[in-house]
Amino acid sequence: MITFDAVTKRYPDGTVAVDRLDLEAPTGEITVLVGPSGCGKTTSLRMINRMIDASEGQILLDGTPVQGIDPPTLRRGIGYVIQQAGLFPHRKIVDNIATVPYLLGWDKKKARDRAMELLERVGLDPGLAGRYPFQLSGGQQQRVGVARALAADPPVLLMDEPFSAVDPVVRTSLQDELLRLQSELNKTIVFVTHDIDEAIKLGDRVAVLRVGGRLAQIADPKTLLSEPADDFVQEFLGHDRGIRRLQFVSTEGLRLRTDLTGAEDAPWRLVVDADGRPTGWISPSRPDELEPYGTFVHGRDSLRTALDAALLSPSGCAVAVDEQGKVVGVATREALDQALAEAADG
Ligand SMILES: Nc1ncnc2c1ncn2[C@@H]1O[C@H](COP(=O)(O)OP(=O)(O)OP(=O)(O)O)[C@@H](O)[C@H]1O
Repeated sequence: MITFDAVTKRYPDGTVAVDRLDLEAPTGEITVLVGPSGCGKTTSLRMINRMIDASEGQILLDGTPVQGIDPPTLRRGIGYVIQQAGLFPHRKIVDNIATVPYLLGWDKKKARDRAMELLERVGLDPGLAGRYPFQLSGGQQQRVGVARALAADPPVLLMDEPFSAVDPVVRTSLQDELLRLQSELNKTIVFVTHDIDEAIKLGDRVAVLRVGGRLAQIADPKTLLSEPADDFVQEFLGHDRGIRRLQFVSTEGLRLRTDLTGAEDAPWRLVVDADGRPTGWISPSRPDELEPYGTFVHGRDSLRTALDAALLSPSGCAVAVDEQGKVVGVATREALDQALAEAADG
């Protein structure tokens, strides 16, 4: 657990970057710091590993004030990932990843074996190990940055806008990869971003800061979207807050119809292949044409995904599938409408 206890940072020129910040980042969870430019996110993050020292207040790491730990010892237990990866340009990828193990005096073979293991773990081809950073794409470099931060298996990971410099598609895959890694590794992660969608996707808890370094609200994403503390938080969350809240509503209780794959008299009929997977909708007016369909995994995907699936189908119905992609039923507009009404109530 990382605890900020009334932490203030005043720079020598008098700028108050962080103002009496109280915050807890629980062990094994992702805590995201989000807010507009200049609100003190990076300053807060860097005070954890003492790249910047707090002016007042305390930061505790599992109850011990970081101010009392000498920086090299402190940083051994804290991985750090920054925007554009910050790799050493003249070192091969394998040696970049093994940086901290080398510093810790591991023998070269053990450090390199660990680097190779991590390369695969972050979803990279081991064949990239012998390349130099400039021979990798931005997204690949970012993955190497994550692997390097994890090399000595630190319990804490600090990530400062690590995915901001890559295009949206790569960014999404890096975010998914981080969530997958975290489900295996359970690190205590503090993640800085200015992108509220990224914060909501990644955070177990999201701390919204306002300029002047004051905490506006800290909550889990669902609570943040449904109960913003004030106008500033509400504005920062953006306009489609209601729709985005649906991503936290389960489809488990969504009522499904199972007769739309066969009923001859139904306005739309869902066609499935021999394995039970959907192939398209057929309407009586165009019986020879398969129309597009959208699917969601029943019980796993959110109501937002189910709604999206319905909007992608001319039938207006969302096709519910199991984890193997086989049809388990169809959510009609009426069923979705009922679920939406329940979500609005709850
Ligand atoms: N070394 C410094 N000396 C004086 N002021 C500083 C210094 N570093 C940062 N600041 C100021 O402190 C405030 C917080 O900066 P910080 O970099 O922590 O914000 P941020 O939320 O991470 O911003 P961004 O999203 O733009 O990176 C800003 O007003 C910034 O100008």
